[in-house]
Parts: sequence; structure tokens; C-alpha cells
Amino acid sequence: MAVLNIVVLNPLADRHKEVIKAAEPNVNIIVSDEKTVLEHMPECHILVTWGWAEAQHLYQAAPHLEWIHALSAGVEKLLFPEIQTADTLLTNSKGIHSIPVSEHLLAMMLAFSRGLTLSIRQQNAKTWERVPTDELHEHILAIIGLGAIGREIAKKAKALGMTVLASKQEMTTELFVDKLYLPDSDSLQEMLAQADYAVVALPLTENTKNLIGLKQFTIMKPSAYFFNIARGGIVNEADLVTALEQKLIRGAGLDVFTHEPLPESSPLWTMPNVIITPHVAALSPAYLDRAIKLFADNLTRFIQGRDMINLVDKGKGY
Ligand SMILES: NC(=O)C1=CN([C@@H]2O[C@H](COP(=O)(O)OP(=O)(O)OC[C@H]3O[C@@H](n4cnc5c(N)ncnc54)[C@H](O)[C@@H]3O)[C@@H](O)[C@H]2O)C=CC1
Ligand SMILES: O=C(O)C(=O)COP(=O)(O)O
Repeated sequence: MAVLNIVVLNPLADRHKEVIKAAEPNVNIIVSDEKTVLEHMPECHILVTWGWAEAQHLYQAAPHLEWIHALSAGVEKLLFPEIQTADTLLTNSKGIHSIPVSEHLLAMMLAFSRGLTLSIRQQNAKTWERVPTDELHEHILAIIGLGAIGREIAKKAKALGMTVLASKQEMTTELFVDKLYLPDSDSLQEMLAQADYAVVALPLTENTKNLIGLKQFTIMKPSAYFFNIARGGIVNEADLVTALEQKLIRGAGLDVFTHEPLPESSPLWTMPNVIITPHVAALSPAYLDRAIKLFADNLTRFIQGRDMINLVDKGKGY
């Protein structure tokens, strides 16, 4: 078999290259940056990049491209028109983010419930004053989008004594969910109306764009907290600002935004009841090790002609 050229649009350590080579020695790994990537495209068979990176121009310059692998779970920028109809395979890295993202969400939920947001502000001002505190125990968490990340969130929330509601595309038996909902709008409203904490863990697709807006915030309890660790575009950000200003909800923990970096002009920056993190929920020192292991497993499957894992359904968009 001819050597396969794999272009990776991200820095790799030697140990990552070794993992790929151990899976398949007969490959040429080209680690590229944005500046030089186009010149590698004419010979590229497999492109490894990020799902939020522009890749249409790379695809157009790569006549031998057979497979695009996303180092992220989200693939919204990789679903450009040509790839929709082409045989080019598209895979993602869903499954590798569950641990850091669920820990990140819990950190934000606990920061609100234990009054840490207020305590940290008081510490900065050297103020000693008891802050309101609460427990997650026996509170209700709604997970909008029970995939790899949502499931790990559910497991950890149950360990903390929470009641877990969740929505997903199809009904399945779920060990850590008290009530499962389908994704229709009435079910979403029913779930949100009960939630003390609600988190968006969905992919951004045609169906989920702006899924959460004023209608959904209006039905939530004024004491509820809202979180988005998925994609900014799933939530109408102007409506979220209105909901926070009008106290339709009590606070929000946000890792993702409609425009990233979040513009300086956004009112979210200065709201006392908002936690902003700069799209880091998935990051940990283990990220690339996990992502490359998953890619290497799939490379073996690709070469042996076996079923690949994490194939993106281009029609559904995730
Ligand atoms: N903040 C960050 O750094 C990260 C963000 N993400 C985002 O989170 C998303 C989810 O990641 P995973 O859980 O790994 O993906 P996944 O593909 O395992 O889960 C997605 C789930 O959403 C469900 N779903 C799809 N449309 C729905 C709808 N309209 N209503 C209810 N459920 C619906 C599907 O049934 C599926 O179970 C990714 O697509 C990505 O955009 C993922 C990793 C890190
Ligand atoms: O997997 C995803 O979709 C992510 O957002 C994680 O990747 P990132 O945190 O953007 O490096």
C-alpha cells in the first residue's frame, strides 16, 4: 500500500507521533501551521484539524483527501457544502471531553451554590461578611443534550444527590437519569420549568441554533442557574442578557459565546451573577493524548477497512 500522508494542523509532541506510528507505520505525518498548510494539501490523504477551524479552502486544494478528523467534538465549520455530498469521511473526538467538561460544570455550579462568586469578590475587597450558601443535594439538574458529556455530568450529579432530567434525540435506558425527554419544544419547556440548574450540552446544528431564547428563560424558575458549555450559537445571547437583567433567572455560567473572544462591549462581562470562562471547559493536560489515541485507533480501522468510530452523520451535523 502507498504511504498515506496525514496533515495535522496542530502542534504534536513526539509521543503523539509515536502513537500514530504504532497504529500504522506506513504513514507520513506532516505537522503543519496555518501559514504552510495549503502547500501540503495536494498530497494530503487525511487531514486532522479542529471542528471550529476554516477548512473549506483546504478541502478544495486536496484532490486526494479521503478523511477529515476533528480534534474537537463540535464540527460545525467542517460541514461545508462540498463535504455534504462527497465520500470524504468525517470523524470527531466526542467522548474525550466528558471528564474535564463535567468537572468544569460542577465547579461553576458549586461556585454559585456555595457563594464562592460573592466570597471571591469580598476577598478582593478584604471584606468579612457571611454570604448566602446552598447545597446541590436534592436540587434538580436539567441536561439539554445527553451525549458523551451529558452522561458524565449526570453521573456526577447523581453522586451529589441531585435529581437529573435530560433530553436527547432518542429514548434509551439511562442509568443516571431520573427522567428522560425527547427534544421537542414542549418537552424542553416541561424540563426547564422544573430545573434549579440547567445546562446546554448539545451540538450546534441547524436544529439547535438559537434553541434557547426568551421563551425558555421565561419558563425557568427565577432562582435557577443556566449554563452553556457547548456552543454559543445554541443560545440567543441577547435574550440571555435580558433574562439576567430582568432576573428571569438567577445567574449563568458560560464557557462559550456567539462571538469568541467575547467582545469587550458585552454586558455579560460585568454582571455580578455571571461566571465567564474563555472556552476552556474541555482543556486539561490529557486533552491531546486522548485525542490522538482516538485518532490512532480510528486510523487502524480505516486502514483495515473496519467500521470507524465517531463518524459524523453529515445530515444531522454531529
Ligand atoms: N466547551 C467546550 O470546550 C466543549 C464543547 N463541546 C460541545 O459540546 C457538544 C456535545 O459534545 P458531546 O457530548 O461530546 O457530543 P455527543 O455527540 O456525544 O452528544 C450530543 C447529544 O446531543 C443530543 N441532541 C442532538 N440534538 C438534540 C436536540 N435538539 N435536543 C436534545 N438533544 C439533542 C444527541 O442525541 C446526543 O446525545 C459538542 O458538539 C461541542 O459542540 C464539546 C467539547 C468541549
Ligand atoms: O470539542 C469541542 O467541540 C471543543 O470545543 C473542545 O475543543 P476546544 O476546547 O475548542 O479546544
